[in-house]
Amino acid sequence: MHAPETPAVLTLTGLRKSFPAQGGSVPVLAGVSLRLADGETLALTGESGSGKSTLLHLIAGLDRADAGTITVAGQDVTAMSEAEAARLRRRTVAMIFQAYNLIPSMTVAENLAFHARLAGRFDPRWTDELAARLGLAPLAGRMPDALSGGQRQRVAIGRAMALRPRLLLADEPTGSLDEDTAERMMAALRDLVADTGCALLMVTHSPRLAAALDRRVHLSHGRVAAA
Ligand SMILES: Nc1ncnc2c1ncn2[C@@H]1O[C@H](COP(=O)(O)OP(=O)(O)OP(=O)(O)O)[C@@H](O)[C@H]1O
Repeated sequence: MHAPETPAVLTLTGLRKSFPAQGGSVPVLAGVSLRLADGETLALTGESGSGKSTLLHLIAGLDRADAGTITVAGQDVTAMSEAEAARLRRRTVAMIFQAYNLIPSMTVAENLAFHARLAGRFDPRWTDELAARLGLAPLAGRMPDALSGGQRQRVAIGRAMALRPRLLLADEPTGSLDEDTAERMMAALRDLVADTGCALLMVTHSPRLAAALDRRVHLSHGRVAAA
């Protein structure tokens, strides 16, 4: 459990976002407020189209909110320039997607190191440890198209954690995996975030995976409530 006085890595206040649609605009987020403590793990559930990915994109500074504030590690994301948001994604916030988004022309080892190198914080010992813990060492020389879905997702986790982020955003990271593979991947991910003190905000449709995290919130009609 995290005491209320634990510093927040993420604070959302009154977040609003609409998208243009035929005949006007459609509100997707209608006043989302949320606090995530340092090192806390939170599952975000919600119907398809409820705005979960939109919320993650706003937090990562990949899209702009219409109103409200987003504070990540004490920094106001809503006030950031593109360059500042890009710096935030290199230094503080990492992302994992359902579709893995590995670089197809690079080996597993190169993929693992890529973002950390770009961010100027590549640490070969840490990357080797990640590869070992994620069972990727024997696959280091393989190309992504020669990996299974579960193996690809483990590379994506390693690549994100190689940055030593304070906040990891995961958008249905187990969505394409069978249940056993998803559970194993989740166990590896939970161990890594616990050992590094990283907070995790994970979108999932799986009640089982959600139950394994510290806290659960549900997004519905543009607002989040405890689930
Ligand atoms: N760039 C965009 N332009 C217009 N509408 C968008 C855009 N991005 C998202 N939307 C709309 O916003 C709503 C929320 O989309 P979002 O992808 O955030 O939902 P989600 O909860 O992640 O859904 P899923 O579980 O299916 O991935 C949807 O109705 C979607 O069509």
